[in-house]
Amino acid sequence: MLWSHILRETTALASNPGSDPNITDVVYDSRQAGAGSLFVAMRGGTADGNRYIRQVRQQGAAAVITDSRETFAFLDSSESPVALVEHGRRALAQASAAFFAHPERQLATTAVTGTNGKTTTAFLTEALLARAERTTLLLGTVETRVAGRVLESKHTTPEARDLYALFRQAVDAGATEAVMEMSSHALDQERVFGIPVDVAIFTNLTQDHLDYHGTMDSYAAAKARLFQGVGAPPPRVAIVNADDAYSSTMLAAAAPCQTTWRYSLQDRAADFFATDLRLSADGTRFALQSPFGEALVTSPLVGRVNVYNLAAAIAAALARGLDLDTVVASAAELAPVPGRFESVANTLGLTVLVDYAHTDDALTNVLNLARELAGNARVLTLFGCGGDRDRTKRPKMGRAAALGSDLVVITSDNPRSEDPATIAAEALQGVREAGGDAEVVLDRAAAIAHILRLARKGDIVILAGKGHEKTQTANGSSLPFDDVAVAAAALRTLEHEQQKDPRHA
Ligand SMILES: CC(=O)N[C@H]1[C@@H](OP(=O)(O)OP(=O)(O)OC[C@H]2O[C@@H](n3ccc(=O)[nH]c3=O)[C@H](O)[C@@H]2O)O[C@H](CO)[C@@H](O)[C@@H]1O[C@H](C)C(=O)N[C@@H](C)C(=O)N[C@H](CCC(=O)O)C(=O)O
Ligand SMILES: Nc1ncnc2c1ncn2[C@@H]1O[C@H](COP(=O)(O)OP(=O)(O)OP(=O)(O)O)[C@@H](O)[C@H]1O
Ligand SMILES: N[C@H](CCC[C@H](N)C(=O)O)C(=O)O
Ligand SMILES: [Mg+2]
Repeated sequence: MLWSHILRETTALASNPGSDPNITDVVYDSRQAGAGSLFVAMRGGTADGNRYIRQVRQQGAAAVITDSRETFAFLDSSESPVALVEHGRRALAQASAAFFAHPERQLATTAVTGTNGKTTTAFLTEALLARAERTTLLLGTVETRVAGRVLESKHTTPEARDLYALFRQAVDAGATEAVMEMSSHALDQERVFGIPVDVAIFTNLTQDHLDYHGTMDSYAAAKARLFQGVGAPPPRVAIVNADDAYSSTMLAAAAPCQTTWRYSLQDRAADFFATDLRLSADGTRFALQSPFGEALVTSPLVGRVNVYNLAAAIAAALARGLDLDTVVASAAELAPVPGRFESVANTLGLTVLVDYAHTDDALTNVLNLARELAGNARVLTLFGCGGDRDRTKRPKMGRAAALGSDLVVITSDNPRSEDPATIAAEALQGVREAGGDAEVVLDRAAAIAHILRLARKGDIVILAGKGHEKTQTANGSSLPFDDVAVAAAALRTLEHEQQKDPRHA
């Protein structure tokens, strides 16, 4: 595609035309630039793409978009054309949309935002649509699925260039629907600029990511942008969890949407009202009142939070034109999401659950559920807190773990560039403030083996924080690590010991 074509669709403050090269790719990372690339140079929190312009030109880049006036003033445009823009990521989105020939116009997009439940709600919505024979694109934390083909996800919400590339692949594979998580980072940075959202869902807002957003109000404002539209018209349908304290903020932002649906487990007047909940270890049953009539929903997903996720996903599927009977029939067969309350089989009589709870609210919810299922047995919790992330959530997570458990082990969860012992100490402080105590075992595999050894028949062991993740990131490198696999191996060892010496039982 010609540079002039891309430039026409990009809001530029100024440009130095010169030649009109053929653009073979759009890139935002110098390491990806090759012959014919358009490099979008952006200033970031830790690096500045503008510092790599000389390098990408040596690599053969055909054109540059810069968000720096100084760079624009000094760049020699006889080498290749340059444009100056106000907002790097917005320009990246506009250029990518043009380069990939606007695949976003051919997909009806359902987007989910909120602190917890995005991945689950997106998975459920996609599964309901796929069961109704719709060809879909799924984008989110666990994985990316392009018309059934599974790809790895690096981010919950990718940069615009990667987003538009995936939209293009999906359209070419026959997809008509996209279901995606929109993280607060992505909404704030406008990674999703220009994506018209048809159906927008808000799950909830509790503390996370304050390292990035600073305050809960600015975190909420980032989420609310989903309902205003980011470089696109507002969504057609807004689906908002009415039981959440921030629902009024989201509903106010959703005022321009054509249809606004509230879902609730508490408010009979909500558009989608879930009532008569029957929650068990095998699944969930509830009655759902909806604008399309009443239905009895059954699902293998367990726990109250999944009633919220199911209600939101069902509402989204209905907004996308499915009928209530079909949706309810599909809900009964939905597969659980990897790493969300995922059970690890064993013959020791233990319930071992791997869960992605990595905020105090998610921990409280998962431990309440464990407590309900445990009866008179104990709840044992292992958790850690991510490094280079919101520090203030660490003692809160410690408090939630202490209040919800009979025994707590603190370990490492992606310490990244931080000292694992310092992170653990901050979490332990919260445990102690809540009147509890915890052992600290920094090596996560050793910690998992340790907590499983402490468990007795009937106990519930929650391994929280990493869920589906397949790596542990520390000291600048990511090594393979999988809670489910590590727990399974530790359980095999214990089973073996028990067979040899039944007194271990
Ligand atoms: C806080 C945040 O959003 N960070 C992301 C963001 O960083 P940034 O804007 O500060 O950019 P930067 O790293 O300073 O780099 C600036 C520019 O220089 C470029 N660069 C950089 C180095 C180089 O050698 N060459 C080069 O061209 C970069 O590609 C970028 O265009 O853009 C970078 C480029 O895409 C991302 O790698 C980086 O993700 C970091 C690793 C990250 O941890 N992000 C997390 C917090 C994140 O985005 N999470 C959300 C939500 C998670 C959830 O709750 O589900 C997500 O959507 O995944
Ligand atoms: N609706 C919900 N409300 C509160 N907690 C939830 C809800 N759904 C799931 N959870 C809890 O939060 C954890 C993360 O769920 P999920 O992965 O669906 O959320 P997410 O918003 O995608 O998270 P992330 O932003 O980290 O990707 C789950 O493992 C569970 O403990
Ligand atoms: N999307 C979240 C996931 C956190 C998962 C947890 N394992 C951690 O590393 O803190 C984040 O990047 O903050
Ligand atoms: Mg997610």
